[in-house]
Amino acid sequence: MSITVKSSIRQSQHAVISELADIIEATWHRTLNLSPYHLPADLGYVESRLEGERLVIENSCYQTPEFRKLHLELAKVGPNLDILHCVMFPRPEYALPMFGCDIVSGRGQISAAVVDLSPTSPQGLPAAYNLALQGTGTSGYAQPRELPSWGHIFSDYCCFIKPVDEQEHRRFLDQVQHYLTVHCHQAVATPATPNQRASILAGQRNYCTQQQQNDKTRRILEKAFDSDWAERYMTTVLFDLPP
Ligand SMILES: C=CC1=C(C)C(=O)N/C1=C\C1=NC(=C\c2[nH]c(/C=C3\NC(=O)C(CC)=C3C)c(C)c2CCC(=O)O)/C(CCC(=O)O)=C1C
Repeated sequence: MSITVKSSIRQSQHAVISELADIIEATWHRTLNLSPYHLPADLGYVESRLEGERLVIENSCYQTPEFRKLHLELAKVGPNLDILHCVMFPRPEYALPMFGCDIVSGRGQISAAVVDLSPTSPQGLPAAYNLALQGTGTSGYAQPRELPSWGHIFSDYCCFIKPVDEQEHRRFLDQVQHYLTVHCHQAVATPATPNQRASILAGQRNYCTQQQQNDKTRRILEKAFDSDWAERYMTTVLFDLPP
């Protein structure tokens, strides 16, 4: 039996982050027809100094018949700040929502855990998603957090919390697994609808434009590099728009 040990910074990150990275990759490999997606050479693995602290970014990207880009990013800022970032970009011929997930852990404490299946159509999420996501969101968590003003792109099922104990870590991981499993099964069962391309593109553009307003993300990238680099990274790697 061959055991592939993924050498990755996830071994030095918060246990929930490394477990979530494994969950995301395992679900993708199990349910989607993956092909490589090549980032610009200088952006697959990025290192820099952040005020004397090191910023290490590790990106892994794929594509599938239904998704233009599957992006999983692990980042470590100095010894104490661990980040997982994941966005799945549907091809504009597929009327599918945007899967997004963000976990930020400082000094071993997760301060922000976010997961959502965000609609890009004026009609909201497809009915199958509403059925599958009934009753999910932030219910059952002790410390739900308030979305920022740019967060109106998220759905009613958006989970944005500060997990307070191991049980909530487990609950959040199971919730991401559920959202991801629903999404991947819906994706492979959804036929292409090229006639909706323009409106799907407009919805994705709005999602990306709003996510680019996240000054918490931008500030970290600006301090590690500079504002031009941060702008380029946020608009071409994190939230790039399809041509
Ligand atoms: C699907 C959702 C989603 C996706 C895909 C996404 O990228 N962000 C998403 C959501 C989201 N993130 C948030 C916060 C933070 N994000 C970072 C940093 C990074 N996040 C990254 O991905 C990267 C690139 C590796 C960096 C560097 C930090 C430090 C924080 C503050 C942590 C805290 O407040 O405790 C907030 C709250 C914003 C607010 O309250 O104003 C929301 C809603």
